[in-house]
Amino acid sequence: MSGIVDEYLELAAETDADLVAMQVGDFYEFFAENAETVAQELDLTVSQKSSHGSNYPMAGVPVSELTPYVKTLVERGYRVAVADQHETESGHARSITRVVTPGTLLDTVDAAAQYLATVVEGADAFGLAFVDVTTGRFHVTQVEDLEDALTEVYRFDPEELLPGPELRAERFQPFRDRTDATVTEHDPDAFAPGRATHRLREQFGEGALRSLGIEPESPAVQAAGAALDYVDATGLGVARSFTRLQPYRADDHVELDATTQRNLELTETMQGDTAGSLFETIDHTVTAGGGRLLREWLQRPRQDRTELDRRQAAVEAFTERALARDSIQATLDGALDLERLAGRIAHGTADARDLRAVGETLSVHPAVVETVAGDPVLAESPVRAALAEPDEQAVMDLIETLAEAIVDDPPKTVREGGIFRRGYDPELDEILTEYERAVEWIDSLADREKSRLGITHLQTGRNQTDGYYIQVGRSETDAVPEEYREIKALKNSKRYTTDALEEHERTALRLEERRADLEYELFQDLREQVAERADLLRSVGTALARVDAFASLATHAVRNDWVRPDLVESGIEIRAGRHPVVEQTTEFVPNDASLDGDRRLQLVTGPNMSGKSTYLRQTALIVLLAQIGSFVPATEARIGLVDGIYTRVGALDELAQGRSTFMVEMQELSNILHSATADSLVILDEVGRGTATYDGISIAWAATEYLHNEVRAKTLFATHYHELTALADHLDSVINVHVAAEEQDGTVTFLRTVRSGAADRSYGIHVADLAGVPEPVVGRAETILEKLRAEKAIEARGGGGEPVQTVFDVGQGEFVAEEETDSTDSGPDPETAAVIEEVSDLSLAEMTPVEVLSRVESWQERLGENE
Ligand SMILES: Nc1ncnc2c1ncn2[C@@H]1O[C@H](COP(=O)(O)OP(=O)(O)OP(=O)(O)O)[C@@H](O)[C@H]1O
Repeated sequence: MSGIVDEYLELAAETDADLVAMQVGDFYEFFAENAETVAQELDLTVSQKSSHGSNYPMAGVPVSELTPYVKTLVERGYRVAVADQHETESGHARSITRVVTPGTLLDTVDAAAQYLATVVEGADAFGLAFVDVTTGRFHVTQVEDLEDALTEVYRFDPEELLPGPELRAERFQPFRDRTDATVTEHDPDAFAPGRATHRLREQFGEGALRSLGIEPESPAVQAAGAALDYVDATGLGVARSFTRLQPYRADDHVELDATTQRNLELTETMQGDTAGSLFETIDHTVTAGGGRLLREWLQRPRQDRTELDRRQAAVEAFTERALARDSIQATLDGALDLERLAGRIAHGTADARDLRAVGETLSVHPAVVETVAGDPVLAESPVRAALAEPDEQAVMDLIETLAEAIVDDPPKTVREGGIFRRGYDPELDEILTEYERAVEWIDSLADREKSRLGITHLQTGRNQTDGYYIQVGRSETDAVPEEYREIKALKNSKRYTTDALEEHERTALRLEERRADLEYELFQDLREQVAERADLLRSVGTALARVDAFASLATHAVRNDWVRPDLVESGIEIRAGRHPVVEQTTEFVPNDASLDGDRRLQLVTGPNMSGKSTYLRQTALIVLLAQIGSFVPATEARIGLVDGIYTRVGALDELAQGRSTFMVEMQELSNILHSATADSLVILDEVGRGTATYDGISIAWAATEYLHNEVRAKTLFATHYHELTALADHLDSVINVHVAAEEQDGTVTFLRTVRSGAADRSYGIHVADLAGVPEPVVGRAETILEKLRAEKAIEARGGGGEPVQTVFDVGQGEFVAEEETDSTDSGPDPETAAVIEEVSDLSLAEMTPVEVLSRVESWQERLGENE
C-alpha cells in the first residue's frame, strides 16, 4: 500500500485538473494538498497516510457517493480528474478515465442550459462555439468585434470558457469581467485551424461546413474544433451526442448587449436574484425544455418577421382556447427533459428507467397532436406546424418499441435483468420459461415433501450462505429421509439439501446469470438503437418545448390582459403601456408612448421617484416582448421592429471590478453611440451623472445632439439636467415629456402620468425627507437650494420674479437665463475685474516670494471690502 501515495502524485502530475479522485477499493481517495482542499469543501475528515516515512493527509468518499461529491466540487469551480481502478494480471492499476469540469458536468439537475464556450480571435473576426454536453446542442458563430463577442458570451452565460491561445492573459480580461465562468486553458494545438477543421469534418461529415456556409479554418471553426477536442479530452465520450452543428448569425437577432440584458433584468435582477426578473414573471412553462426555450427567446429577440408572426399567431390561438390550453399543459406536465435524456443515452449512462421515461415522454407528442388536431382554432394555427416537425411515424415506432421492450417498473441497475417484457426476445423468453420451471419446482418442493413425508414443520428458503435449503423443525428431524443432507443446525430446526434441490438450484442460478447477461446485452442494443434516434428525440423535445412556450405566453397574456402588438415597419406607438414586472405588485398607472418622426427623441424629466426609469424600461420591455413573439402589457401597441435595444441605466456598482463608475458609464455610452442605428431603440437614464455637473451636462447635451443628428435612433432619455430640455427648441425631432407630480402644502403626490412638456422641479429634497434624512440636514438643504436658485446656478430669475429654465447657450458655451433680465448680473463688479486683470498680468519670474505674498494680501483686502 505504500506505493499508493506515489501513484496518486504521479497521476496528479499527469493531469492539469485541479483535483484527482483516485479509486482505492471501495473508496475514492484524495491525498496531500488535494485532501486538505476537498476536506474543507466537502466537510470530510482528514486522516493521515504514511509513505516512505512521511505522513500525507488523506480524505476519501465511498465509490457509490462519488458523483454527488464531484458535482459539488465542480459546481464550486474545480476541475476533477477521476482515476478508476482496474484489475490487471499483477493486481490493480489506476488511470484517469475522465475529467469532470463545470462545462462538462453531466449529472446536472438544473433546467437551464449548461454551456461550455470557446472563443478565438482571428485576424478580423472572433469565432465562438457554445456546446451543451447535457443536451447535445452545438452552436457556432463568428462576429466582427470584441463587443459583439462579449455580448454573445454574456447571452449564453457559459459555465466554462476556453480562450484560444492568442487570447490568453491580458487580452482575455474583458471576457473574465463579463462572466463568472471557470476559465480553462486548453491545449493550444486543439485550436490550430487545420486540426480544428479536420475534427469538425470528422464529427459532422465532410460536406457539413460548406453546406452550412462556414469557412474551413475560420475562427468559428477553430472555436468549434477546440470545443470538440476538449469534450473528447475530458473522457466523457459524449461527443457523439453532438449530431447537429447549429451555426447562427448574430444579426438575425436583436442586438442586446450584455449591459442591456442586465439593465432590463431579463433573467435576473440587478441584485442577481432570479425572482423579480422578467423571465420569472412571465414563465408559466411546465417542462424544463419549455422554460429553457422561453429564456432563450428573451435573451435573443428576433428581427425575423415571419418567425415572429408565427409565434404571435400560435400564442393568440392559445389565448382563445383556454380549455385546450389547460389540457395541453396538463399533458405536457408529465414530459421529461428529452434533450437531456438524449444526452445521457448517447453517453451511455441511461438506465432502463431512462429509456422508459423516453417512451413515456415521446408519447406526450401524439397526445398533444391529437388535442391540437381536435381543436378548430389550434388546428389551423402554427401550433400544429410546430408539432409536425418530428416524423410522426418514427415517433410512434419508437414509442412502440420501448413500450414492448421494457417492463412497467424496471430496476435501477441494468446488470441484473428484470428489464424486459416477455415476448421481446425469443431466447430470453426461453430462459425465463426454464427459470420459472426451476423456481416453480423449488417453490412447490415444501408442499410436495410435506405430504410425501408427513412432516408438518417443513419449509424451503434461500439465503446468501446456504443457498436453497429445506428446513425441518427439531421435533421432526427424525423423520427426514436418507437423501436429506444436513447443512446447518439451528436452535429449533435443521437445514438440509438434496441432490435434486442442488441440481435445480444450479439450474436456477445458471439461468439467472444467463438472463442477466442476455438482458444487459439486449439493453445495450436497445440503448444504442435509441441513441441512433437522438435527432428524433431532440426534434420532439423542441416541438414540445415550443408548444409549452407558446402556451406559457398565452397564459400570461390572458391573466394580465396583454394584447397582441401589431408589428409594423417603423415607429413605436403604445397605448396604456405598463411595466410587465412592476404591474404584478403595484396598482400601476398606465402610460402611452409614441416614438416616431418628430417625436423620435424624447427627454424625460420629472422629480426623483416619479417613475422615469420605470417608463423607460417598460417601453424597452414592450418592444422586446413584441420581438420574441409575445403579447405585451398595453391596450394597443404598434411596434416597428428594431435591430437593437441599447440601454445606459443608473450607476451600477462596478467598483468591485476595479473600474470607475463614470468610466463604465462613458464606455457604455460610447458603445451605444457607435453601435445604434436609425432602427434601434436607445434608453438613456441619467447620462453624465458620474462627473462634475457642467461636464455631465455638456456630455449629455452633445450625446443627445449626436443621437439626433447622426444616429437617428428612437431614444428615450431621462435626465435631471433641466438644462437639456432646451434642446427641444433647437432640434427638430426632440420633444420634452415629464412624469407628473403635484405639490400641495409641501406634500408631493406622484401622479405617475407622463405628460408633454418639461418638468419644473426635481423634489429631490422631498425625497431625502421621505427617506428619513435628519431634519436639520433637510432644512439646511432647502436653504442652500433657495440660495442656489437665487444665484441662478440652477435656475435663473425671469423678469416677473418667476423661476425660468436656464439654457446652456451653445454659442457662448455657458449657462444663461432664457430671458436675460438684470444686466448687473452679467459679470463681476469693477473692483473684482481689476483684481483679476492684475493677477493675470503678474510676472512671477521677476518677483520675490515676499513681494508675491504682500500682493496677495492686498488683493484679499480689496476683495474683502468689496463683499
Ligand atoms: N406608472 C407607474 N404606476 C405605479 N407605480 C409606478 C409607476 N412608475 C413608477 N412607479 C413606482 O415608482 C417608484 C419610482 O419609480 P422610478 O424608479 O421609475 O422613478 P425615477 O423617476 O426613475 O426615480 P429617480 O429619478 O430617483 O431614479 C418605483 O417604486 C416604481 O415601482
